[in-house]
Amino acid sequence: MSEPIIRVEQLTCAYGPVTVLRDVSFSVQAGEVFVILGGSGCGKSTLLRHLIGLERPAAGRIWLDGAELTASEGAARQALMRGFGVAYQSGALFGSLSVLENVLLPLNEFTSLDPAARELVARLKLRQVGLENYADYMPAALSGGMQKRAAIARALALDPRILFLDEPSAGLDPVTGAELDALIKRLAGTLGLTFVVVTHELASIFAIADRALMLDKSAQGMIALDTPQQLRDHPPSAPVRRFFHRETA
Ligand SMILES: Nc1ncnc2c1ncn2[C@@H]1O[C@H](COP(=O)(O)OP(=O)(O)OP(=O)(O)O)[C@@H](O)[C@H]1O
Repeated sequence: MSEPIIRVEQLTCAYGPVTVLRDVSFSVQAGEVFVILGGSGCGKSTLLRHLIGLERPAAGRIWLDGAELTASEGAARQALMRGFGVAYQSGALFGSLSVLENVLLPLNEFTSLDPAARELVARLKLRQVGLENYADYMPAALSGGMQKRAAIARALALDPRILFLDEPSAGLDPVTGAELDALIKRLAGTLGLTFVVVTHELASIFAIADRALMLDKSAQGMIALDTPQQLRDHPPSAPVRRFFHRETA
């Protein structure tokens, strides 16, 4: 198997004296759609924030695309962080900028392309998410699903190899959520992008995930890592079975 695009070794995440996750280790292969799931408060966002370098681990190491994030500082760390895209739960588009201007932001800030080339790239990204006809709209004029797609277009602006999505289908109706899942699958398939997606929507997990990592609050760490089908049909423990069969404890 080729060198993984993400490697996490014995990661421990804590806020001050409170440890949230202990001894988390896993790898993600390039082109995979990798889902992080688990109940409320188990540490999904915490793990995501560590993977994208917003938090420093209490212990353990993280490599992204061969470079060690946990050992990087300053300009090298910034460059590493620019190599991936992030779309947060809220979408976080700037409401006072048009959809096109939102996608242009990272291009304006981090590239030396001339303005015409930047606009070309931004319009291409909008096309990749099916929003080519909405470039001049203000975010508030878009539906929730379109706002999520615009946020993905912005996250794609600098041609990342990895895209991190935090609860992409939160707040969407099932049909719109399924459209977003289809977009994620299509981008992974056509662009060879690697996705790390935090979600607890079962339908979405089965629609998109090559593999799923399950975290658990009482275990303070990971309790399963496999394909969703395997986790459903052969759950390694009661919490995994409960999650995949929607049973109550
Ligand atoms: N900045 C912080 N400072 C202190 N504790 C925090 C901080 N962020 C999260 N926590 C705590 O860490 C634990 C894990 O939170 P986290 O948000 O990572 O869980 P989650 O699985 O993403 O939850 P949810 O599904 O509800 O969003 C929780 O007990 C939470 O209270």
